[in-house]
Amino acid sequence: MSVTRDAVLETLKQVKDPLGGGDLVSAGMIRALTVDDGVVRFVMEVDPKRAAEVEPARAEAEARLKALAGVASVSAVMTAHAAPAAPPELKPQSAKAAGPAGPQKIPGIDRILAIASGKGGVGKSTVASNLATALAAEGRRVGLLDADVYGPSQPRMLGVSGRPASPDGKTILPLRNHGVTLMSLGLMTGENEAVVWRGPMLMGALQQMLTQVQWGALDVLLVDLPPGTGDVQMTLAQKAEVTGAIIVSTPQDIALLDARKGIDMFNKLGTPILGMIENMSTHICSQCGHEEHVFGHGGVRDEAAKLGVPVMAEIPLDMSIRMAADGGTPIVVSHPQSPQAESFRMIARQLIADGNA
Ligand SMILES: Nc1ncnc2c1ncn2[C@@H]1O[C@H](COP(=O)(O)OP(=O)(O)OP(=O)(O)O)[C@@H](O)[C@H]1O
Repeated sequence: MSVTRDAVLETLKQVKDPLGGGDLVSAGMIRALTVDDGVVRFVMEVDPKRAAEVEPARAEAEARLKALAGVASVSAVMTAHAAPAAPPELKPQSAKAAGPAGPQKIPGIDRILAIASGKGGVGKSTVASNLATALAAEGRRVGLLDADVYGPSQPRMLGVSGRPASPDGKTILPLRNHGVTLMSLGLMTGENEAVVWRGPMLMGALQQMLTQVQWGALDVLLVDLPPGTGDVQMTLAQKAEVTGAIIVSTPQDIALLDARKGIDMFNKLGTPILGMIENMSTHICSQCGHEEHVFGHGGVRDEAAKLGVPVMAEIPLDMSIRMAADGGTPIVVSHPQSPQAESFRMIARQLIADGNA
């Protein structure tokens, strides 16, 4: 059994931050953590002037991780990084303070794709991280904005941690891994901090994420939306010019029913629906290869036909997809040649061919 990402983080939390009172994880020193089949990699970002003080902690972290069951190798590298200023706090803002009305083109960002689902847990975030890395593999400049306020999961799925820096106190530097520039509401609030977001606060926070994050020039920004039809979806469509929405659903009736509500909402907001992705389509047993339709089959295809939107892909329910996501390296990166990765790469190529990414 290979080690889990959570076990690695727990171990790193036992190592004291030599520059402050807390531990390496809460100090935000651990960056780009990936855990893949027992291979643990991360970098520690340290002010070069203080590197010597931090080295014993780096060595201790490496030694503790090597002693963990299921760890094959550990690579812990220190990188020079000038002491970051604290990023600006996300403060509640009134709708007025949140900027001008009407959808705006965000400078530097050519296209925005919303990844949505009617219901939680259908694999929307898994699809978003794999799609982002697949687009990056095709040479696109890709950003991923994790706006899932109820359960921001992209930092874990893309193997990034720590609080983003803000050298000037105004703009926020996003994080980057696997060729994807990432910003997440989760990175601004701390992993275990429960945040109750209310409408106006969300509008301000989302606006900040879109306009104050230094995304650089992007061909496409994917926005991983919270499930359902709420304030974030409305705000995004009202504030930014969204190229289109992709709806992720499982073949189950209930998930489909919820997806329908999502489609209705995007129609009302005037956001084009580019297509639906059926996730957890069939289950292929990792032992015997037997194929089973755990959540039914063909539901998404029938529904999409009724609604006149294309089905972009049917992604199987597959253990390797979950393990890759949990380890911080999406399957598109960890096993690029696998049929599972190919399903995501096919969607990426289609989006590019249609001029949508
Ligand atoms: N095709 C798949 N095969 C196997 N596991 C999957 C697949 N898609 C998603 N999962 C797993 O299902 C769980 C839920 O997925 P994910 O977090 O992407 O869902 P979500 O729709 O974004 O949920 P929420 O909106 O509640 O955050 C995760 O553990 C993920 O690894």
